[in-house]
Amino acid sequence: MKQAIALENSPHFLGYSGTGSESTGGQSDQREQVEFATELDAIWQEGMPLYERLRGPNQWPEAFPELRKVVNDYVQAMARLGETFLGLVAQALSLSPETLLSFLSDQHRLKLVHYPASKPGDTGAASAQGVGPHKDSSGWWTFLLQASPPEVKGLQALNKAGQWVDIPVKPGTFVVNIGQAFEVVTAGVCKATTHRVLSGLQERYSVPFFQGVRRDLTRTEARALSPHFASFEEGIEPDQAREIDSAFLHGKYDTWGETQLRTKIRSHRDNGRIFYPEVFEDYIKDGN
Ligand SMILES: O=C(O)CCC(=O)C(=O)O
Ligand SMILES: [Fe+2]
Repeated sequence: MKQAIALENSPHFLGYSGTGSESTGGQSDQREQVEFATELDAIWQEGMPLYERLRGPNQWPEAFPELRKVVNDYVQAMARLGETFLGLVAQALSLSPETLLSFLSDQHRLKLVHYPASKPGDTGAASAQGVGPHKDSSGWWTFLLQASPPEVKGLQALNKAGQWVDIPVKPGTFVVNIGQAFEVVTAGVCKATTHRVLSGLQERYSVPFFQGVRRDLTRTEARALSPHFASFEEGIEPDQAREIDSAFLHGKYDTWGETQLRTKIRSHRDNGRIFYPEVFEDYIKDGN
């Protein structure tokens, strides 16, 4: 069933990927996941920007016909919740409620994630990495459901003092992360959340919803609100957070879409090799 919807089949990076197939910070992640997105058709043709190929249909497992409606309904509900939330965030930042909506994409992403239990005595750093330290790159904001019982820990965030703190599991709540693009748009006032997941002796499930950013958003457009944020204090973050791979923040690519494509290719190299040979080598070599 898992191989029938393998992510390697999809130029849109949608589908199942197995344990160890994804890497973060150059080290392989000990988790398996199915990635879904807002159900859209593929529109990319020769001559269009390559990043438009990120848009496309989901792969649905035949063995679970009920999943299609559940996932589509969940994505729609989260898209609405996310928009309401953005209105409140805008007001908290002295902006009109609709300001932040203009950055939104037609495509949001959702993952069903499973972290297998690590084996007792398995203490090496590599086996402990559920997912390595990162700032979310798929999202404007992330709404994460920790879907295992409260005693199953694993998610940690880096605080301003550079310490990793456990994020408690509170049933009926979402963990909300700020994504990389939001840090750019707020000119560093709202730092993207640096977080990671450690493997534990119990398996763990999570369901992150990544509210999407317009693929054609340029760096210039992303900086349009900088004058507004000049009167705010710059956010504080430890050196470890500043070193996180974040191509849009560090200024290499012109559009959010290209940055996203690069991140996806670096995380899922087989897909990069198969579907994006024209940029594969460049994106892999480009460390930061
Ligand atoms: O599993 C989690 O709690 C977090 C997952 C995560 O950070 C991600 O997939 O970006
Ligand atoms: Fe994340």
